Amino acid sequence: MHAFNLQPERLSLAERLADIAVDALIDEADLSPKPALVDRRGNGAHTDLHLGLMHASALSLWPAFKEMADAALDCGEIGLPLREALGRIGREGEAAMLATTNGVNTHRGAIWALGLLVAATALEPESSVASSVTLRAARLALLNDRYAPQPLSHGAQVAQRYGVRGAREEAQLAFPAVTGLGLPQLKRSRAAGAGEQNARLDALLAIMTTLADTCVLYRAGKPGLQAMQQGAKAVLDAGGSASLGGRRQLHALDQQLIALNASPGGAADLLAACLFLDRIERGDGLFPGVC
Ligand SMILES: CC(C)(COP(=O)(O)OP(=O)(O)OC[C@H]1O[C@@H](n2cnc3c(N)ncnc32)[C@H](O)[C@@H]1O)[C@@H](O)C(=O)NCCC(=O)NCCS
Ligand SMILES: Nc1ncnc2c1ncn2[C@@H]1O[C@H](COP(=O)(O)OP(=O)(O)OP(=O)(O)O)[C@@H](O)[C@H]1O
Repeated sequence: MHAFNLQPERLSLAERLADIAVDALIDEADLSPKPALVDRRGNGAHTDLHLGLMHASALSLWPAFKEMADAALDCGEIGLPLREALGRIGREGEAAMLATTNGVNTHRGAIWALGLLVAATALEPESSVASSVTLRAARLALLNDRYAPQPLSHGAQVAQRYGVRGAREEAQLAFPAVTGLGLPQLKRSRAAGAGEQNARLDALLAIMTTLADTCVLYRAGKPGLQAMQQGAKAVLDAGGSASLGGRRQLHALDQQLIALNASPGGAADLLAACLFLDRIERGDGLFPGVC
């Protein structure tokens, strides 16, 4: 699905990157049936989120993604000026999101991951292999934004309590859950003829098999995280989302995670990052005339 780019040849690079980032968020939200997450069927484990809100939130972030790409084009290199510009734009994007959602956190993790990836792509659009883009994103994430507030976020609280790596570290390590698990699974499932929606579900599940998702840890502790990781592995071991056995396991995982209130929001953000990188690697919508 393409949210905006009906006439891609008329759009600037920054506008096309913002389109692809918003598309990735909308595709992630629409993908169904995702375990315990907001999707076309319902609200999963959430009481304060719904699909319309996820769509409105995704659309509200378009100006921030465009501005991040423009900042990367203006700065032209990885360094503190760009890192601090991205931090400022990211905080403004978060404010726009919260104004749209009436204060509900719909996409905080996604602004972080996709913002870095949008900027990293804009810096060198011809170098679009996922491992190159994520490496540039990691170099940005490693720089310390002097103006970043240090709130005791949910992620920071559970990272302290359980000693796990969260969203910040995932980016600083060049998104291993995406490049090592999500993207390879997406390609494997496509090659096996799973169909696009099943391949995307399999990519999400591959990410869930190992991620220390701080959303899950905050809401459901270690038992929730264990249920998420083991349940995702069980779906893939049973043949993935395209198989009958895999679908049964996926249904069971959905029920189990909802019962535990364990919504894998971090994995969902990384699926959006995975869909973004997949489009960038294929050049789909990035260069005028290429699709
Ligand atoms: C870096 C962020 C995500 C800090 O996260 P923190 O660990 O403090 O936790 P917080 O609870 O705020 O958000 C975590 C979010 O990340 C996602 N997430 C959870 N676990 C993981 C994980 N293991 N890996 C990746 N993402 C995850 C979830 O969606 C969750 O909502 C962000 O809140 C932040 O500080 N942003 C600063 C703004 C900025 O610099 N923007 C520039 C963008 S380029
Ligand atoms: N389809 C989705 N369904 C639910 N969450 C998603 C989805 N896609 C991404 N997310 C991510 O999950 C996070 C929301 O999870 P959660 O509600 O646990 O966050 P929180 O900030 O800890 O808020 P709360 O105060 O509600 O506990 C968002 O940051 C968002 O990026």
